Amino acid sequence: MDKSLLIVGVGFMGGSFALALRRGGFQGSIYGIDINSVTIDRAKELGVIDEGGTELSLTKRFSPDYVIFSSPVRTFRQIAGEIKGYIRRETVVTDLGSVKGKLVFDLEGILGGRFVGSHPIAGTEKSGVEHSFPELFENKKVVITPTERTEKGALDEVVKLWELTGGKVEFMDPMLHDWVFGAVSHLPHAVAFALIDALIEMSNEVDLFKYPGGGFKDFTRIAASDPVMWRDIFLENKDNILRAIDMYSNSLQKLRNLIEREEESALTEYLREAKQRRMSLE
Ligand SMILES: NC(=O)C1=CN([C@@H]2O[C@H](COP(=O)(O)OP(=O)(O)OC[C@H]3O[C@@H](n4cnc5c(N)ncnc54)[C@H](O)[C@@H]3O)[C@@H](O)[C@H]2O)C=CC1
Ligand SMILES: O=C(O)C(=O)Cc1ccc(O)cc1
Repeated sequence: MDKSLLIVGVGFMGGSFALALRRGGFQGSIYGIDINSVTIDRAKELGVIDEGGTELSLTKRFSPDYVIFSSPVRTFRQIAGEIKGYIRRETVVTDLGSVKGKLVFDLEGILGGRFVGSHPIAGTEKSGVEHSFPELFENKKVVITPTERTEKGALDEVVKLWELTGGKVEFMDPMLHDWVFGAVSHLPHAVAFALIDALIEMSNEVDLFKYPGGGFKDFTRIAASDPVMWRDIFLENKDNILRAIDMYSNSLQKLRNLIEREEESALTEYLREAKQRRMSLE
């Protein structure tokens, strides 16, 4: 019999996951639960889910083989605590959240070793199920964060699901994950939000937002991301983000000093090294 799947939080990511699985050949029923009933109606209209509702207690009726948490990360603990009583022993639970670390261990504490943390390194600044699309994970890294407690069978099932979406699975320690993505994903988002805040502060006399250049638009695209999602990420990965912000502030201060002291060659070297590092990404 085909296996069934329940998405909790049917937004951009949860919707894309459902569409990507269908595209990859997943045949079973796909259910959705979301706090917003309009979202559920839209997800059904768009063919993202087969059936859904707003109450977590529906989980019992859906009786899914897989549950995927795809709401903001700070909602996961409460959702896990509630659905625990509605799922079968063999149901495998995973998530799409941007933070792993302690959250993974807490969710394991609630759900046991059939919880497997995962984080697709794929996304955009858009939110909402209407923006979801099936190719989102194609050839994108998906970081899975097993622990000593993770059940081997559950891990294999989660890897298989991600492979159906077109994602490329890698494994990482949950704590290391939060330092790495705190630095390469959460910090840039913090900096983009802060840059916009600074320009609001500087716009007293002239509305600076009337003169956006290409660089400004490139740099700040991610500041259009969802505030609730990012509030949760910043708070859930607080220690790593604070450390990353401090190190970034040092780098900005170093740059400020070089400009203030007009240290031409050191300034060129600072910029040259940054340019080389950036170009090596391509
Ligand atoms: N947007 C992105 O580019 C990426 C997001 N993620 C992670 O994916 C998750 C979802 O993000 P998006 O889909 O972009 O956000 P979204 O805002 O499009 O969707 C989130 C959905 O969760 C629902 N929701 C909120 N609280 C809920 C609760 N307590 N119970 C049930 N539903 C609830 C909302 O109504 C909304 O429909 C987040 O944990 C985020 O960290 C991971 C990688 C990329
Ligand atoms: O919009 C972008 O470029 C992103 O960086 C999207 C994104 C946001 C959060 C994640 O955890 C992973 C990817």
